[in-house]
Amino acid sequence: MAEFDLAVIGAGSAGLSVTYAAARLGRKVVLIERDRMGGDCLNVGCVPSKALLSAAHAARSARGAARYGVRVAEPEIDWAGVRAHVRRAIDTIAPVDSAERYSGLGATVLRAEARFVEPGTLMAEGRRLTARRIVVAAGSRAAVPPIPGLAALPFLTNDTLFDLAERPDHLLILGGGAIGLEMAQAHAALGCRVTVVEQGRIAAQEDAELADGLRDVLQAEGVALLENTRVTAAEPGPVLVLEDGRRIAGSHLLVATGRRANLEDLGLDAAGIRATAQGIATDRGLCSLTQRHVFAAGDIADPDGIGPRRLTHVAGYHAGIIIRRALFRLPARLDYAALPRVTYTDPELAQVGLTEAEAAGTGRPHRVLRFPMAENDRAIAEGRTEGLVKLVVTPGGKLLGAGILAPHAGEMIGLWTQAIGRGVPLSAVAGMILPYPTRAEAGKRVAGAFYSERLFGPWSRRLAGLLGALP
Ligand SMILES: Cc1cc2nc3c(=O)[nH]c(=O)nc-3n(C[C@H](O)[C@H](O)[C@H](O)COP(=O)(O)OP(=O)(O)OC[C@H]3O[C@@H](n4cnc5c(N)ncnc54)[C@H](O)[C@@H]3O)c2cc1C
Ligand SMILES: NC(=O)c1ccc[n+]([C@@H]2O[C@H](COP(=O)([O-])OP(=O)(O)OC[C@H]3O[C@@H](n4cnc5c(N)ncnc54)[C@H](O)[C@@H]3O)[C@@H](O)[C@H]2O)c1
Repeated sequence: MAEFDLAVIGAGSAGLSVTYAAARLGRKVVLIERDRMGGDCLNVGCVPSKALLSAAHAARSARGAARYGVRVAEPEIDWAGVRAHVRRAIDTIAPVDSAERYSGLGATVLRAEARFVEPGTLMAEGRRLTARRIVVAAGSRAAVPPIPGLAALPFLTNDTLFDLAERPDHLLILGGGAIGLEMAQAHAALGCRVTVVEQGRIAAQEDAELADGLRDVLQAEGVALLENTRVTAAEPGPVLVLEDGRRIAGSHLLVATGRRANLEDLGLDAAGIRATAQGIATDRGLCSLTQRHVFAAGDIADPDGIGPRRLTHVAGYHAGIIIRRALFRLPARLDYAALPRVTYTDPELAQVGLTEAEAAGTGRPHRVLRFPMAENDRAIAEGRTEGLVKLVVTPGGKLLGAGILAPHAGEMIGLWTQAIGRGVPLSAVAGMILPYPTRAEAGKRVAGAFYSERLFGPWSRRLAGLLGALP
């Protein structure tokens, strides 16, 4: 008989969530972590990056105060103080992810590397562990592109960026995705020169019109963005050599060109667990395609026909699916139709459902509705009118996607996530009473725009005229 009901490899967002539920349900669960409890999100991902951004936004607010008639001197950046704020944020959250907390819940927590030695059996801390079900939540790390000379350089990744003792003079960032853009704005606001080199366009997964707005903001803040630019070599300095022969020299180089699943040290072959280049191959219930007692969760999961979505809230969603399947034996399948994502620059870029380009790619008829933040009273009152709310709907008014570029867009996207996920009709959004003045009203107004042509059209005018003529 197996020693454990469940073994979980990796104490990041995915592994912790599965372990929490299993332990609370009284299952015998072992959690194995080889490095830091909390994984990437807490230690080298979401938390330090958002903490650094908050320091940056404080500096940006001070610089922008003059527009409100409030004059302050150019802010002085105390890099040690900024680092202390980042550290404090990690340390404050750390107890929630700690080994002590999970042991307290009844889980066995081992601080060791785990590897499969056969299906259903792991080796960790020199111990053989058997479990009826095993969840692989071993996460991902920065992918390093095969640029000649790069491997020999002392470049930064998200693993090392937040430990820098000194502020970089000129940060070169390879990759203009979520990490590249957030870290570009953060470092520029904290007084670094920043150059981003992106092989395609920035925020490539996001709506092009929203990305255009973000580009304008970043450039206005002094970030140099080189898009559609190929790097042919990297040299000590660091220097990036571009396809057209230009050489871009900086003081530090951050590689933010996507992620690679941590597959190598798991002994997957010994257990007959199939993996792709992207991660562990699973069905849409996150069950390994080749070993039905093994599940994959979080960044390392590569669900059939969908591919990885490497976000913390996805890791939590995966955990819920696995708990339902593995512990309650209920059917559960991934559905990403209402999966939101946010780039935490200021303004934030938030998206859920289809972008305009994705809707066009389906070949099905659709309409695009826009409401510029420049017409939103709260945005005007706050002097922050950049951005827009953009909806993609069917001709009949079914919501397919929503994108927002605005300060706090991440807080505004919840409404649209609910609307798409629960099939809330556009008319219900248009009919909501929202507090005035809020940015959320822009959403109600854009939904209302779909109906206003009909509401104020000739038929309604005739009807109003007829009713008005009644005694
Ligand atoms: C800079 C940055 C910013 C980000 N910001 C956001 C954000 O704002 N919002 C968002 O939703 N997402 C964000 N993400 C993505 C998010 O961090 C990840 O999607 C999330 O951390 C994935 O969780 P996970 O549990 O799958 O993996 P991880 O957090 O990577 O955890 C995996 C754990 O497994 C351990 N492990 C690996 N192999 C073994 C082994 N053989 N034995 C034992 N342990 C092992 C690792 O040490 C690690 O602790 C960000 C990522 C980065 C890099
Ligand atoms: N706010 C958030 O939710 C958030 C923030 C940061 C990271 N993350 C997650 O972390 C993961 C990694 O982020 P990321 O920014 O590294 O990846 P990404 O996939 O978002 O962007 C990588 C970018 O690098 C570019 N690139 C790749 N190779 C290149 C090369 N050789 N030269 C120039 N450009 C190149 C790509 O074209 C792409 O635009 C993502 O999955 C993301 O979801 C999320």
